[in-house]
Amino acid sequence: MKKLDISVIPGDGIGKEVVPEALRVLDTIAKVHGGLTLNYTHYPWSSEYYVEHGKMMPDNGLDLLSQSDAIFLGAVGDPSLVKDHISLGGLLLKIRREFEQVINIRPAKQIKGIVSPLTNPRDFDIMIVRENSEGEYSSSGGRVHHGIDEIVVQNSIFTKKAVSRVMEYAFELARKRNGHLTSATKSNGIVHSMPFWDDVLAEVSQNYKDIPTKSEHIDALSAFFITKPHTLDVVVASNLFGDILSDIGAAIMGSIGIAPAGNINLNGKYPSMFEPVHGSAPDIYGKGIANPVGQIWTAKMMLDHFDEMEMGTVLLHAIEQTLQSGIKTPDIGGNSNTTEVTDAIIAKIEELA
Ligand SMILES: NC(=O)C1=CN([C@@H]2O[C@H](COP(=O)(O)OP(=O)(O)OC[C@H]3O[C@@H](n4cnc5c(N)ncnc54)[C@H](O)[C@@H]3O)[C@@H](O)[C@H]2O)C=CC1
Ligand SMILES: CC(=O)C(=O)O
Ligand SMILES: [K+]
Ligand SMILES: [Mn+2]
Repeated sequence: MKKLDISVIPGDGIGKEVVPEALRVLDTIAKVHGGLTLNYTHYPWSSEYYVEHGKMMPDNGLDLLSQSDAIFLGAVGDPSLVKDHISLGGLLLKIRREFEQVINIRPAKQIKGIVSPLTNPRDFDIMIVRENSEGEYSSSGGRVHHGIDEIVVQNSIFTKKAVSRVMEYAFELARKRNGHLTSATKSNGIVHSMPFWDDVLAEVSQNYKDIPTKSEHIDALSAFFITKPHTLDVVVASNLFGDILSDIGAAIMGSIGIAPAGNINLNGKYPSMFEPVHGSAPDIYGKGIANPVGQIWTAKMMLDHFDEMEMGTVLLHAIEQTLQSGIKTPDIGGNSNTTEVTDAIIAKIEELA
C-alpha cells in the first residue's frame, strides 16, 4: 500500500469551493486504485486567518507542511480583507520560496470538450516552465520618503544558479517530449538581467545541441501564443513572464478556470506544491459556479508527480468525457455548477477504471 500525506490549503475565495471537490475526486481515485492511501491534513490559512491572527500562517506553519509529501493548494488572496502583497507574500510565495520550489510547470494544451476562443487553434500543446524562486518577484527593494518625494526601488534578482537550473529543466523536458525550446526574453528593453538570461541560455544549450532552441522577446511571444500556439512546445520564462504567459495559455485553452500547475522542489528537501493557475476569483465566489477542472487537473499533476501516471490518465479522460458530454460551468459555456461537474467526473472515473 502506497501512502501519501497531503497538506491541504484551500486558501481564499473559490479555493474553498474547488479544493473540497478535487479531494472528492482524489478519494475516488484512491478507491478505484486499491493500493493508494491519501491522508489529508487541512490547514485553514487564508486572508480570514490573517484577520484573526495577524499572520497568514502560524510561526511553525512551514514545519507543519514540511512533514507532508505534497501540498495541495487552492488560491490565496482576498483584497477586501488583506492587501494582496501581504496575503500572497505571507503564504503562497513564502511556501514557493522557502521550500525551494524553484520550477513552476504549467501546461497549456487543447483538451477535448472545450472550445478555444481562437478561430483556428490547431492542436497546440505547450508546457510553460517558469522560474519560480526569484526574478521579478523578489522582496529586494523598498519605499522611502513620502508624498511627492517618495522613491521606490524594486529589484529583480537573477542568479546563475536559478537561471541555469530552470533552463536545464526545460531542455530536459523538451528532450523527453521530442520537442523544442523557446526562451522568453526582453533583452532589448531590460538591459542587464535579460542579456544575462540570454547568455545563460546560450551556455546551457551547449549541452543540448539536439534540441532546437530559439529566443523570442516577450511581447512578440505573447502574440504568438494567440496567432500560432501550435508552433510552440516547451517555453522557458522568468517568474513574471511565465506568470503572464500561463494566463494567456489558460485563456487560449478556453478558460483560466481549467489550467493546472505544479510548483516543483527539485532537491527533495521539501514537498512540492500543486495549485491551479487561477486565483480566488472574488467576482464569482459564493455562487457555486467556479470551474473545478483546474483544481482537478492539478490533482492529476500531483498524481503524475508520484508516478501514478495511470490514474492521472484516467482522471484526464474523465475530465474530457465529462466536458464533451456538455456538463460544464458557465465560464466555458455550460450551465452546470461546481458540484454537478465534479459528480460527473467522479461517475466517469468509476466507469473508466
Ligand atoms: N496562485 C494564486 O493563489 C493566485 C492568487 N491570485 C489572487 O486572486 C485574487 C483575484 O485575482 P484575479 O486577478 O481576479 O485573478 P483570478 O484568477 O482569481 O480571476 C480572473 C478571472 O477568471 C475567473 N476565474 C478564475 N478562476 C476561475 C474558475 N475556476 N472558474 C471560473 N472562472 C474563474 C474569475 O472569475 C475572474 O473573472 C487576487 O487576490 C489575486 O492576488 C491571483 C492569481 C493567482
Ligand atoms: C501569483 C500568481 O499570479 C501566480 O503565481 O500565478
Ligand atoms: K492558485
Ligand atoms: Mn498568475
